[in-house]
Amino acid sequence: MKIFTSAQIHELDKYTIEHEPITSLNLMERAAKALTRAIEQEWSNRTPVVVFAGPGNNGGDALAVARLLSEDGYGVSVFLFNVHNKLSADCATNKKRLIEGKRVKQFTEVTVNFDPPQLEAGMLVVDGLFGSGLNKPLAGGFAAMVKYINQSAAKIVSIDLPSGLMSEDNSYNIRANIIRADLTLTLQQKKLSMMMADNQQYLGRIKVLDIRLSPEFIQRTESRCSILEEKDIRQLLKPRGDFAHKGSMGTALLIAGSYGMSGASVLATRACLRTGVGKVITHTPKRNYEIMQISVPEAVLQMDTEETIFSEPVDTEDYHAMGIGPGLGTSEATAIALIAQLRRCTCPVVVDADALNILASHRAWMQQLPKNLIFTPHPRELDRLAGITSSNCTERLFKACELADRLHGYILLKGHFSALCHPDGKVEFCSTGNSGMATAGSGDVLTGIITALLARGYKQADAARIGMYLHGLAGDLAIKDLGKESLIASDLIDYLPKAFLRLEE
Ligand SMILES: NC(=O)C1=CN([C@@H]2O[C@H](COP(=O)(O)OP(=O)(O)OC[C@H]3O[C@@H](n4cnc5c(N)ncnc54)[C@H](OP(=O)(O)O)[C@@H]3O)[C@@H](O)[C@H]2O)[C@@H](O)CC1
Ligand SMILES: Nc1ncnc2c1ncn2[C@@H]1O[C@H](COP(=O)(O)OP(=O)(O)O)[C@@H](O)[C@H]1O
Ligand SMILES: [K+]
Repeated sequence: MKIFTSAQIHELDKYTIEHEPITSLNLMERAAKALTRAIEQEWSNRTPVVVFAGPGNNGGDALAVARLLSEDGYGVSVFLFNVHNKLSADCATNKKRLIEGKRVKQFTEVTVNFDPPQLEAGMLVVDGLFGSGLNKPLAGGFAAMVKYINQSAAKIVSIDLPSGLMSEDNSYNIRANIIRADLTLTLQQKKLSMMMADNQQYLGRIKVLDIRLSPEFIQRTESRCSILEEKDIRQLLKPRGDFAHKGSMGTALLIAGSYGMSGASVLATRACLRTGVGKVITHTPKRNYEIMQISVPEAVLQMDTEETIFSEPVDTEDYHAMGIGPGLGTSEATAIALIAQLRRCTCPVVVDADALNILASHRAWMQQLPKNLIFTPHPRELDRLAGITSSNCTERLFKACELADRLHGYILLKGHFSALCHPDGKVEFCSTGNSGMATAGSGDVLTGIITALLARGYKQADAARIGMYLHGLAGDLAIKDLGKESLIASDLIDYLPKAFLRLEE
């Protein structure tokens, strides 16, 4: 699913009106019907409803929703904010329709002073103040009203976007002046700001309502950001031929583990094997020998000369892909071995965990890295790698994109919606995964999965796409049986078979 910018959404709206047999007013009515249906699914008509409408088309939607809800027997009070005496054409028409319909309990047009209504538990606020047309942070009376609504015990449903939240970048927004919705009913597609962890507090649950905007425009318009869905991943998967043998399914090298962190090498190796690769060779310190042999009998071991750390780079000619970093530690000897390893590597590579931490503390080395590496940082690792000091998620994403461009590699920024940043500036978000996966070792599993896919011959972009999707899908399938609280990283590996089966259905 593409994620368009607010400017593109505006174009899409316009194009639909010009090229489909629908007027702008009827498109608003279509949106309002979808919004009303979604509200009625959640709240019965015994719920008192207070609608706050702004002067633009978001307000127009809200007025139409107020009319439709009142026609269905809801008791609706409406406040239309028209402080500049300027309504959009469709908002003005919907105001007229609402007044002529005479069904709403109360209609107040606020032009100067506003006497706020009592908002109580059990009531529903419909927030239609501002949507994708918001062009600056809310201030003054609007900010005061947002705060008033937020502090009330009423439930809040926002139309398209919580008012005050920008569609894309909220780095310079005033966060106290944004509606905190319980439910956001967004039109046609998610907006970029909805993918950011720090905006979750405003969005509540999100439902996307299809209002049938021009499919032709959607198809031919390029978007920088998109959300990967099951159908995209299914198209990428290559069938396993009947004549496949272990020599044809790829040989993967994992460099992982140190004393006290052998578990990381176990998890990455098991995940790699479960991702259908022909052979896995795990290079690990001597001390891990028995642990690995017993935990993963399917793996071939290559022991480092050191007892407890990774200390010497190895030839990669015999391998189709390499994954490096899980549980590696950050000792100076390991750091030197790592950079030598990355420089001499001839196969596709996944760089994770301590390998990222080492690069972060030796940033000058990053100029020596080969192209097309896949980096899999979690937010803190990215912050260290890119020298980010702010905790703003949008800024972090943009920095990840800059880094992908600078390194000519792939940055898979992990999180609830993991974001794959391509070297050409594109960003793909992962739609699978859940908070049960917020448990130590989940990232090691991802490294194993992507390394296997690279070894099997998938190009970097596809291996990262399929890998993050499969990993999240395994988590989603696992919690159906195990719940989120008890999930541990090895469960993800155990549910990889089911994830594959689901994608092959
Ligand atoms: N595209 C679609 O798919 C469809 C979209 N639809 C709906 O349209 C919505 C977009 O409508 P929109 O473009 O009229 O913008 P909207 O959010 O109502 O705000 C514009 C008004 O706000 C004002 N304003 C801005 N910032 C402000 C501030 N900080 N403080 C104060 N005022 C501020 C701005 O004034 P200006 O600054 O331009 O003078 C203008 O008056 C969209 O979210 C969806 O709900 C559906 O009906 C049909 C299909
Ligand atoms: N709330 C969440 N929703 C979806 N996925 C999550 C969530 N929390 C963690 N994950 C996933 O779990 C993995 C955690 O990786 P990481 O932080 O590197 O763990 P570790 O270093 O312990 O192995 C990532 O792939 C991330 O996307
Ligand atoms: K809104």
